Order: sequence, then C-alpha cells, then structure tokens
Amino acid sequence: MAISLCTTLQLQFLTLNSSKSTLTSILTNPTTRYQFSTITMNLCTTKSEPVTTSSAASSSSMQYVPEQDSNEMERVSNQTFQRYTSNNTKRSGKGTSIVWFRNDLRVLDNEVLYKAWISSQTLLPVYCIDPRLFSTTHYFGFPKTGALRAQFLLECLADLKKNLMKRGLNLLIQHGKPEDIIPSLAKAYGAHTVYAQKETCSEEINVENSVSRCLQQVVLPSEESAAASTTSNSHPKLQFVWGTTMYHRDDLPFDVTCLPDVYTQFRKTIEAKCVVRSCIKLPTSLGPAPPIEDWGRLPSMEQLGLCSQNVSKGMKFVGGETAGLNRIYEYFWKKDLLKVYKETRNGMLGPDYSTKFSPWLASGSLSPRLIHEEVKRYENERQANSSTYWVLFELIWRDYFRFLSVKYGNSIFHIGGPRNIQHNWSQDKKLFESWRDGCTGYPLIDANMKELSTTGFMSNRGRQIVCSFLVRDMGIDWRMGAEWFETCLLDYDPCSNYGNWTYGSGVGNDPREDRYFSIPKQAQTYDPEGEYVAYWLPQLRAISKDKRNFPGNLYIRQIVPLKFGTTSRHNKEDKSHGARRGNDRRSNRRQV
Ligand SMILES: Cc1cc2nc3c(=O)[nH]c(=O)nc-3n(C[C@H](O)[C@H](O)[C@H](O)COP(=O)(O)OP(=O)(O)OC[C@H]3O[C@@H](n4cnc5c(N)ncnc54)[C@H](O)[C@@H]3O)c2cc1C
Ligand SMILES: Nc1ncnc2c1ncn2[C@@H]1O[C@H](COP(=O)(O)OP(=O)(O)OP(=O)(O)O)[C@@H](O)[C@H]1O
Repeated sequence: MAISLCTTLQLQFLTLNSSKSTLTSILTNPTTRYQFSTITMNLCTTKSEPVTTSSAASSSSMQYVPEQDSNEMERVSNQTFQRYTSNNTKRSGKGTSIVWFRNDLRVLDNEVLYKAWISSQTLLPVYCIDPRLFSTTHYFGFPKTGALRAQFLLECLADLKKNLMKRGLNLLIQHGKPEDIIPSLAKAYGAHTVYAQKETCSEEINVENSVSRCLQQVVLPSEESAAASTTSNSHPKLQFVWGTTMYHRDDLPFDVTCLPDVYTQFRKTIEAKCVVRSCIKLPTSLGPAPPIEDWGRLPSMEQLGLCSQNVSKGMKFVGGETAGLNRIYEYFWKKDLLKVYKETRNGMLGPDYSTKFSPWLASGSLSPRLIHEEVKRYENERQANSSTYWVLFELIWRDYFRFLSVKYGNSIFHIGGPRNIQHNWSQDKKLFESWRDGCTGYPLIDANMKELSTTGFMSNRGRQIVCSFLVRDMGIDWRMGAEWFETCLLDYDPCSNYGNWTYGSGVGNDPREDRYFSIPKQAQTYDPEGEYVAYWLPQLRAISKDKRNFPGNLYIRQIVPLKFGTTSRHNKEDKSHGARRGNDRRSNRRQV
C-alpha cells in the first residue's frame, strides 16, 4: 500500500501577479525590476511500505553512503590519514597566517592548508557562512542552496573541525561575508597572509576581489610585515592556490584561454603531455592555533532560513572528509567495484553502480588527486582494466568543465551559452513545474526528479535524460533546469552543472554535441524491468515489469507528446537508435 506524503519546500519565487507574458519578459530580462515573494509549494513524494524485491538496491527504504558505522569510519579514515601524512616536512615561516576555507573542506592533499602552515608559526583556519549562499538563484529566484545540500555542508564543516582538532588546530566558524570577516581577523591576529583556494566563476571571483580590496585597508604592525617578508606594503597578502582539479592548471600544455573546444582533443593532449601531481603530504601535527576562546558554532538549519529535510528513501550521503575517504575505501577496496565501473556506471538505482564521489568532490572534502592515487594503488595491488581507467576519464570531464569556465567566463550561464546560440525557449511555468515536481506522466522523468528532490542526487544517466526532456521535448529554457539543479544537487558545482546543461541543450562549446534522448529507448536500455521507476513511483509496482515504463492510462496523463517517436516500446525508430554504453557521450548522433 502506498501512502502519499507531501513534503513542503519553501521556495522564493517571482510574484505571480502578472500575466504570463509579463512573467516571461521579466524572466528573460534580468534587469527588469521584480519582486520576490515566498510561496510554499508542495512536492508530492510517495512513501511506500518497505519494498520487497531481491534487488539489494531496492530492498531497504534508505541507504547511507557510505554504509560503514562510525567506528569503522574512524578506523578507515585514520588509516588513510596515515598513508597520506608525512612528518618529514619542515615548517619555515614566521608569524600568523589564515586559511580561508571555501570549497576545499578537507585536510588531506590540501595545498592551501599546506602553504599556510609552512609559511607561519601559528595558523588560523576559518570558514565564513556567507548569507549569499542561502539567497536565491540568479534568474528564477529558486533557493540558492537547498536544505539537503545545506545539511551536507554542515556535516562537512563539523567533520573538518574534528579533523583539524585531531591535528592541534580548530576551525573558526563565522557568520557573514568573507570580505567583512577575513580582514578583521587578519587585523586582530596580525596575520601576514591569507591563503585560499582559487575559484573560477564570477560570483566567487567577486568575493575574492572584495576580500582583496578590504585587506588593503588593514595595516599590519611592522613585526607582522616583516614576517610576510614584504618590503613595500604593510597589508596582509591574499594568496590564492589552485586546487580543484586533478591536473594542475599550471601543468596544462596550453594556456587555459586556448583550451580545445572538443573534449576528446583536450583529454588526449593532457593525457599525452601532463602528469597528475602527487598528493601534498602534511605532518600529523599542525598546531598551534591562536588562543581563541570562542571558536563559533555551526548554525541550525532554521538559522540558515531552511527547514530540515529528512531523507527517508534512496541514498543519504554523509557529509565530510571522513565519509568521503570511507566511500573510496568502500567502493574500491571493500566491495571491489572499481574493476566493473565501466559496465555499471550507467545505472540509476542504488549506491554501487557508480562511485558517488561527486558530493565530496564538490565540497572539496575529497581531492581528485587522492582519488587518482588510490586508482593507481588499486591498479598495482589488484588489477588495471578499462574500468579503472574510466574513473579517471570521468574526472577529466570534471577538470575540463572547470577549465572551460575560465575560458568562457559568464557565457556558460547565459541563455545562448558559449556559442551564443539564438533559440526561442519557452518559460511555461506549468510545464516547468510538472518537470520539477516529477508529474510529467513519463515514469522515467518523474522517478528521476523525485529522486533529486528527495535525496539531492541523480545518476548521470538520469541527468542527461531529464535535461534532454526539459529542453527538447518541452522546449523549456535550459537555465530553469540548471537553476533547479543548482538548488537541489548535493554535488552542485557551477562548472560541471552549467557546463553539462549547456552541452545537453546544444548551446555548449562543442558544436558536435546535440543529442536527443529518446525516453522509450532509454527506459528499455537502462530500466528494462522497471525496477527504478517502481522504486520511486511505488504505484507502478503493481503493473507488470515490461509496462512500468509505459503504463498508459494506469499512470498520470503525459503533459507533452515526445518530439520524436511515440511512447510505445515497440517503436521502430527507437530500435534503430541504440545507445552505446560506456562512451556514448563522445558520439554526436542526434538520438540516443
Ligand atoms: C545536466 C547535468 C548536470 C550535472 N551537474 C553536475 C554538478 O553540478 N556537479 C557534478 O559534480 N556533476 C554534475 N554532472 C555530472 C555527473 O552527472 C555527476 O558528476 C555524476 O553523476 C556524479 O555521480 P558519481 O560521482 O557516482 O559519478 P561517477 O560516474 O562515479 O564519476 C566519477 C566522477 O567523475 C566526475 N564526472 C563524471 N561525469 C561527469 C560529467 N559529465 N561532468 C563532470 N564531471 C563528471 C564526477 O566528479 C564524478 O564524481 C551533471 C551532469 C549533467 C548531465
Ligand atoms: N558560482 C556561480 N553559481 C551560479 N551562477 C553563477 C556563479 N558565478 C556566476 N554565476 C552567474 O554568472 C552570471 C553573471 O551575470 P551578470 O549579469 O552579473 O554578469 P554578466 O553581465 O553576465 O557579465 P559579463 O557581461 O561580464 O559576462 C549570472 O548568471 C550568475 O548567476
């Protein structure tokens, strides 16, 4: 028996007291003045009795990722810390430096932390809870950070604090804008340098510029200036460190502004000409920290203006470096799944068809170089095959989108994308909301969208399918989809998110990529027994397996017809356009 459960999500949305055409013009022209109002929307999810099938993925109602208990998590993380720690490093600096933590919420292989430690005698680690992270998205006014990602972030911060304390430091948690907080801390503690990870998108760069400007107002006493070994200026320095990618930006064989526009060209060039750097190894003890009485507290969800959201179904990702390291251990070593990654990676149900590293990578709780080193260790100790390579292949996609954001700047967020493609997009609110809420009448779309709002995660396969459906079958402005993903995804990263959306919408930098995902074909290939859709839409479980993705009148009405083909699984066109597993992203066929 299925019980309907309505979770309410408070969304900032545009005032809808205007006619549809006014709304459309407001939305297309961000410079038009508009008012925000808070409306409450119901996202209807369905809570089922525990599902009883033989499939491990669907046999319990909620699965932790990683699944280890806290004792085992501690053991595994201590072991990994030992492996990536070195006590040979000598500290040579003077005075105090600050680590301004951003999307690098980890201790291991953190070059920012390393540089700050080595250049000082005392180190102050700080994280600023920036209210702008909890405002609204740029064009459509959705919450900038949804409740699930906010919860994940708080878990990351609690874990970072714990891991820093184990090493003789702590994490100062401050509420406010970095440009207000960092300079006043630099002044109060006489810090000669502030170290931070370099970001590449304009929102983050604007913050960097503001912090830099405000640090210029701080005058250091002469002692600290000497520690900074500066002769001319007596202001604290702001030192950025590159740290988000597997391949270091400085090692690219071309200037990033000349990045190849075709992924394969990029990948082949860097594979031939670059080497992934080894992880930075820090010593076990990083103290002392300055004497601070009140290290601050993590805010509650309510203080962030959000309602807590429990994950009752699907995957519950545990935030923090400890959990991220445990996921590597679980996926590579304990379950030995790395050797089959390439065959399973297009799955949709359960934790084990893919690595699930992305939420930790996006928050910086895991370093891609550490994953690289663990892949190499696995290849040495167990086996090397196309699957072990394929995880690195995917991480190169991640690097690629990061470097593209440097090359193309704000155009990755603009409607025409990097190529400035003109297209007549619709912003039909009813269609968009049916997609967002998982009520389109297409089980594969609805199941994926429900997974996203319930857990903050969706498989790569699902993301490509729902993106194609929104932009190609519904004709909706791709930025609405991208901003909704920005709200919901635990692994939200501006470069990967907007990069993939521009790709999927045909406005990306690679003109060869313009693909239509046929829903019947995708359902037949990736959910042939309807297990995935029946998990998220339990009312379909009563239907025979072959009809779950094609339920006809037994399910809600389809909100739009498909652009190509019918919903019949026996459709000829679908049969002739089979998707290749594994490397189909490289193909430029129009239908998959
Ligand atoms: C429309 C759309 C939006 C997306 N938005 C994001 C996003 O905001 N953040 C994000 O991290 N990924 C995004 N992706 C990429 C991809 O879907 C996720 O990285 C992947 O599903 C995460 O699951 P995993 O860690 O199990 O991946 P795996 O299959 O195990 O891959 C390993 C790692 O490779 C990287 N990777 C894999 N595929 C891609 C890709 N297409 N682009 C960039 N990196 C990739 C990720 O870091 C991932 O953790 C998006 C894809 C699409 C189609
Ligand atoms: N980290 C980020 N996450 C989401 N969106 C971002 C991020 N950084 C930048 N953006 C987007 O970048 C865009 C900047 O838009 P804005 O109108 O301020 O500048 P612009 O006029 O596009 O700048 P320019 O004309 O110089 O390219 C917005 O769409 C904003 O949402």
